[in-house]
Amino acid sequence: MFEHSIKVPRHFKISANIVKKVATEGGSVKNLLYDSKLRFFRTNVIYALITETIKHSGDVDKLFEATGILTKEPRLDPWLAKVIATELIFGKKELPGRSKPEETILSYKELFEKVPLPPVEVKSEGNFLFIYFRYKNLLPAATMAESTEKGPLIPRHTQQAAYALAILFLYSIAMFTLPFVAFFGVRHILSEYYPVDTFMRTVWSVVSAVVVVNSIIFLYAYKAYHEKEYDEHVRRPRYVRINTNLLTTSDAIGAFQDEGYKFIRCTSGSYDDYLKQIQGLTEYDFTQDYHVKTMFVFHPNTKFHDYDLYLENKLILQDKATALPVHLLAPPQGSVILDMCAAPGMKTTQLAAYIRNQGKIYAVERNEQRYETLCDFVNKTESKCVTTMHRDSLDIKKGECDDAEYIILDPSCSGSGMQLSIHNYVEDVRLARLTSLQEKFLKHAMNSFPKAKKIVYSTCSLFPQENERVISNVVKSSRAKWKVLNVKELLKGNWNNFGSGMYGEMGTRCLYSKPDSDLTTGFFLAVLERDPKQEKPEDGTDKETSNVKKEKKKRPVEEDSVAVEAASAELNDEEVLKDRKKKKRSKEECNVQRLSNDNTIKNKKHKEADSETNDNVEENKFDNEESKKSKKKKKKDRENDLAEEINFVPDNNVDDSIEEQKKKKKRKNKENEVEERNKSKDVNTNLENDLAEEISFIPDNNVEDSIVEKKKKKKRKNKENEVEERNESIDVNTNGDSCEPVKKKKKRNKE
Ligand SMILES: C[S@@+](CC[C@H](N)C(=O)[O-])C[C@H]1O[C@@H](n2cnc3c(N)ncnc32)[C@H](O)[C@@H]1O
Repeated sequence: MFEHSIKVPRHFKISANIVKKVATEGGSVKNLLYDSKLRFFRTNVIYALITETIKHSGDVDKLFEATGILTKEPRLDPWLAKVIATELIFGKKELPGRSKPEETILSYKELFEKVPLPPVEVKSEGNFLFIYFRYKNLLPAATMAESTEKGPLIPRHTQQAAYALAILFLYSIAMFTLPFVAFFGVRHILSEYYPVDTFMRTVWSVVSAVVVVNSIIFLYAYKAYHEKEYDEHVRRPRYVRINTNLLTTSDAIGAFQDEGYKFIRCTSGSYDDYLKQIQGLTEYDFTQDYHVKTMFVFHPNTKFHDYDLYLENKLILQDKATALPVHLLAPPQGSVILDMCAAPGMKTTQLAAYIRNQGKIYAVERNEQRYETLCDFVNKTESKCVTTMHRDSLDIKKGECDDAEYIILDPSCSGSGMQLSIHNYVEDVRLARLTSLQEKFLKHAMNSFPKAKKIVYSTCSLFPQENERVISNVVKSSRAKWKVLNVKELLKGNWNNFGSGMYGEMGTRCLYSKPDSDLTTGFFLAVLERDPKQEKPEDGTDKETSNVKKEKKKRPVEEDSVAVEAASAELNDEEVLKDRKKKKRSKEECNVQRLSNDNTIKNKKHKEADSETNDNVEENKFDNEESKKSKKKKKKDRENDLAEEINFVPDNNVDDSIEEQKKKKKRKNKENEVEERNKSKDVNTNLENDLAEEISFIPDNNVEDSIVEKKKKKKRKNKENEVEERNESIDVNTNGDSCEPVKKKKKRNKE
């Protein structure tokens, strides 16, 4: 072979080598192909090319002889020439590249066409059995490979119809023969070997015939039931994303063309036109995705698992739908991004490629094993701007990822969109737990990152409960103001499936990607943007952010995480859960210990209070009653809050968890009260913060009413505390013992 500046397509070279081996050394094409240890990914295409070359070998020899090409072109490798000529004359009738051997063969095309050859055997498309076997891949690959420029030899729908008819035909033959065989067979056996009377003989014969009929019907129904899954599976194209940190898209296109693929442009029209076009892609074609320009689309049968570029992590096998969140998040280079549920890292690495490693990505994953996979994938793809964090995202505290501007939230979900069967079933309880956790995640994303301006929430579920409902519930009740962007507008009208209006207009602004119409896995996504109007009040201070800050100051994230744990328990990762449960238990034990200490202090107080004057006792009573009332009210508020958080959970188990959460909250309350009493300084500031915190929890609708009510409550509490504070401050000033019983202090004051 001589050297050429433009590379000969690899599939030609491999085919030529194998044809040469078969002709000179003998052996099976299949064995040679699989033994060759070459990492090509189009085995079926190469196999077809080889068998075609062998089949037409005699004709090609005649062409070469008649034109004298091999003597006129001494540098042309005869085996490669054979393969290329076969493709040009008997195959696709065109050549993909412009390498020297291809150019040479092309220059002989006219001469070849003048050479008389015996007529080519024509296969009838109408031949029923041919179509059947063709569809079932039972014909030799050479025959299978027949694909013209116009597309496959037999259109897909014709293949399917033929297959269905053939199956029906076979079943009907079985129905009309096998029951008779059963009937007469059984009758014969009984009359010959078992002496029973005529009636019983007839009964057994009929029964056996009926059993056979029913078995055939059952088999037919069973096959039809599984047919749908198979069908949906084969229709989805193969999507490949280019890791643009390691390979440019133009180099990728070049590499595909080198392999003999033909680039088809499908993106100039509407999205619907594109969808039609990609359904017609043959095994020889590829095209660019309509939306994600670093993604390419191939025929569903295309295999990449042995392909060099895939093994070098320059190509990532990723479904188109799962690439949409990054496409719609669209962070500019240099931005800071948080991926809250990162493993195995598809979106993380896509993000790194999207921003060309210019910026910072926090990739958080809770599960240890999956975290390792994430780290491995991040390293292999050279996603250098990624900082991996083995953490629970819900535990991320202030100061850790405060600079995050863009958030990808792709939490655990039922995965209903990934399953091919339409008979998806997820238990109500599991669904309720998932949605509860998904809401927690979204709330956390919206409220805990002061610089966050855009969030993309996504799931691979087709259940609205995990999708539109989560968005609508959380956005409506959010204390940070976010709006749901209209995905249809973002995609300039080029999309067809959206969320339902069942959960308000917000739902219709979200996107669904569906296997049957978008030719992807089932997927959902919503794009949220912080509403700048709600952000900057007239004085220029960032109201929302400051609310969040205040809230964070008062309420450590730890508290959140405890509440969340109840909801997130039962989800994956047993070990992590065990660990969390342990932590929870020790926290509770700690709380109990602190409470018991607190109680002894209280008991002490009561004992001392007994010895006080009547006035003081009365005052004390009043104080206690007031504080009891306010406690009751507080408790009720908290219960309401809690009920709101898990309001749709319809199950006994979940009721238990509500009880548990209530108890936990109660315990925490008591603890907080003790702490509050201990704080002698900054009481007013803290109260302000408390107020801000509580106000910020109130759902939008009743905000004003509840604020007034809460303010009143707080005023009452303020007065109550002021009395305490005054007494305490004297004490603190004198001996710093803030834990001294109030009554004792009051008494000393009077003195
Ligand atoms: C749907 S997968 C994410 C897929 C990923 N975004 C991708 O594109 O490759 C959800 C992941 O979130 C992780 N996860 C669940 N709860 C988490 C939590 N509280 N904090 C961090 N990661 C969590 C799960 O272990 C799982 O790996």
